[in-house]
Amino acid sequence: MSRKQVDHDYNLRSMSNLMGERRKKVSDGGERSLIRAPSSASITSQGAFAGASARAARKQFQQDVTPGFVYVLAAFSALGGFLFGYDTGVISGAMLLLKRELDLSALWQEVLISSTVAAAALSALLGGFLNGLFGRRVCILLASFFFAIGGVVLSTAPGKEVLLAGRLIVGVGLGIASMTVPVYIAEASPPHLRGQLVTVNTLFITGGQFTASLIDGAFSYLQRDGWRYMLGLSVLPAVLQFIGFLFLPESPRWLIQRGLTQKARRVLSQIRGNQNIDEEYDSIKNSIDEEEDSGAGPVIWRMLTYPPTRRALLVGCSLQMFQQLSGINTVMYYSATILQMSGVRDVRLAIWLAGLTTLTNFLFTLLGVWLVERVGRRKLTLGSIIGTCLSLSLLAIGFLVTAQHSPPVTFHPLDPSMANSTCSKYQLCEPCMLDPGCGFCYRENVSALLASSCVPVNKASTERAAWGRCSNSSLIKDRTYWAYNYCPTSYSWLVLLGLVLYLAAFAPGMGPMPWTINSEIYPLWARSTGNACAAGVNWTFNILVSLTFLHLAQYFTYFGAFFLYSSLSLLGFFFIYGCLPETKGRRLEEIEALFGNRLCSCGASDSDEARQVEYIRVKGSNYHLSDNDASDVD
Ligand SMILES: O[C@H]1[C@H](O)[C@@H](O)[C@H](O)[C@@H](O)[C@H]1O
Repeated sequence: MSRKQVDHDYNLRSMSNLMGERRKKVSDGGERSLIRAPSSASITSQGAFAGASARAARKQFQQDVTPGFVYVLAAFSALGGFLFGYDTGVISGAMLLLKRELDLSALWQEVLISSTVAAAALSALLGGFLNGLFGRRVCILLASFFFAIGGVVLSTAPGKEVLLAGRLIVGVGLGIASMTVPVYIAEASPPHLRGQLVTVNTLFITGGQFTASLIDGAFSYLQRDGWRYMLGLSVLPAVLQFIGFLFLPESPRWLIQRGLTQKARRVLSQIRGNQNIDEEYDSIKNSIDEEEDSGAGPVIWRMLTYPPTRRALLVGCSLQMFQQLSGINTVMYYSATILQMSGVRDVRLAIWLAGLTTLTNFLFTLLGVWLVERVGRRKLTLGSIIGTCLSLSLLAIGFLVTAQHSPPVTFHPLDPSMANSTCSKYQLCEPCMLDPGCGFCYRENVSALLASSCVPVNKASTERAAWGRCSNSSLIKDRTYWAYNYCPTSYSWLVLLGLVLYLAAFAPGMGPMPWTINSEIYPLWARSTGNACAAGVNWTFNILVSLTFLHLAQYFTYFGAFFLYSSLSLLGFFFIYGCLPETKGRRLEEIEALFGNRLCSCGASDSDEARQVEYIRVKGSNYHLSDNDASDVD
C-alpha cells in the first residue's frame, strides 16, 4: 500500500477502529460485550448511535468496580516517579556537604549535578527502543536496578570520580523510568481512571522531592558523611520496586502486539476484575492489526511522515518543553534564597523552610490528581499555564522592585586581595549579588543599613565571606549579616507571594499534564517512541534552563530571567489553546482519531488539511458523530 493511501485511509481506520467493534456487537446480539450498548433500535437510528454508545460505554466503565490490583500496580510503578523526584531533589542538599568534604570546585559541582540530567535525556531516548523490544515491565525492572546500583555506588564512593559514575548510573535509571512508567500505568488503567492514575506518578515525583528536602535537612547536621546517607537512601524504594515488579505483569497492549494473546487475556482479566474483557481485547487487537499497514521504516520516521502522529509528537514534545521553560526547577532551586530575602537569615532554617516549597508543590499536585478527571486535561493545562504565566510576572515584578530599591555599597574595605577582585567595583548590592564571586556584607540597625560592603565569597562555603567582618558565619554579632545571592529588601513579600502563587498554579496542571497527556496521545505502535522523545525533550530543556539561569540573571537580572519565563509560558498558552484536544475518558485506541481532526491543526500542511476535511466529511456522513466529538475536543 502506498504512503498516500495509508495517509488517506488513516482517518477511516481510526474511526472504523472506534466503531468496528460496536458494529460487530450489533450483529452478534451484543452478548459478548459487558458494555450495555443502547437497544438496537436506538443504535440503528442515525445520529444518536455513536455519541450515545460511547457515553454509555464510558458510564458503564465507571460503574464497574476497578480491582484493587490496578491501584497496587500503579503504586509500585509510581515508585519510579518517587525515585525521579528523590534523586533530582536530594543532590542540592548533598552538594552543600560534598563540596566541603571533597573540596569540589565549581566545575565539579556543576558536572555532578548536570551529568544525571544529561544521562537521563539520552537514556529516555534509548528507552523507547528498549520498551518496544523488551516491554514495559522489563524496562521498569531495569530502571529500578540502575537506581539501586547507582545508590550503592554513590553512598560508598571514595572520591569524586566514582561519584560521577554513580550519578551517571542513576541518570540512566531516571531516563528509562520517566518514559516507561506513565505508559505502563496508562496501558493498564481503565479509561475513567487513567488520567488520575498516571497523574499519581507525578504526585510521587513531587513526593520524592519533598522527602529529599526532609532528608537533606535532617542529615545536614552530621559533621561527616551525611551525603552518603542522603544519596544512599534511594536504594530502599528502588529495591522495593524491583521486588514488586518481579510479580507484576507486563502491559496487555504490549503482549498483544507481540502476539502473546493468551498471556494478554490473562493480564486483562487480572486488571479488569469481573468485567468481560472481549471488547477491550478486540479493540486493542483491531488497532494493532490495522496499524500493521502503516508503512515501513523506523518508527520515528513513520511518525514524522504521518500527519496524526506528527501532530501528536509535536504537541507531546512541546508540552514537555513548555513545562521546563516555565522555570519550575529554577523556582524550586531558588526558593531557599527567596526565603532568605524575606528575612530568614539562618541558612539552615532557610533549607528547612525550602522544604515547605516542595511540600506546596506536592499538595497542589494532589489537587491535580483530583481535578484531572473532573475538568479534563485541556482545561486543567490551560488554566495552569495562564496562572503560571501571571505568577511568574509577579515574581519578576517583585525582583524588579527589589532591585530598584537596592541598598548602596557604603564602604570599600582596604584589603590587598580586593585589588584583583571584581567585587570592589560595585556601587549597589544588586550587581554585587548577581556576581557569583561576591556577596553583600552589611550592618543593620533598627531602621537603616549601615556600613555595607561588597566582598569576595569564601571558596569553601557560600555561607561566609573570604575575609573580613562576614568571614565567620552568615549570622554575626552586632547585627552584621552576610547576604549571598540576595539583597536585603522590604519588598520580599511580593516575591514570596509570587512563589506561592506560582506553585499553586503550576503543580496541578503544568507539572503532571505533560506526562499524563503524552502517555495517551500516541497509537500503540508509536507510543514508546513518542514518550521517549517527549521525555528526552523534558530532560534536555531541564538541563538547558538550569544551566542558563545564572548567566541569564547576570546579564538580564532576576527580573529579566523571570520575565522571560513568563513570556515563554504565555507562548505555551497559545500553543496549547490551539493544539491540545481533550483526551479525558477516551480509550487509548480512540485517542489517535483526535489528532486526525482539523481542530488540532498544528504542523498541518495544506494537503493534510484536505485530508482532515475529508475525515470530518466521512465522519459526519457515515457515522454521524460530528456533534458529539466536536463538543469533546472543543
Ligand atoms: O512534572 C515534574 C514535576 O512537576 C517536578 O516538580 C519537576 O521538578 C519536574 O521537572 C517535572 O517534570
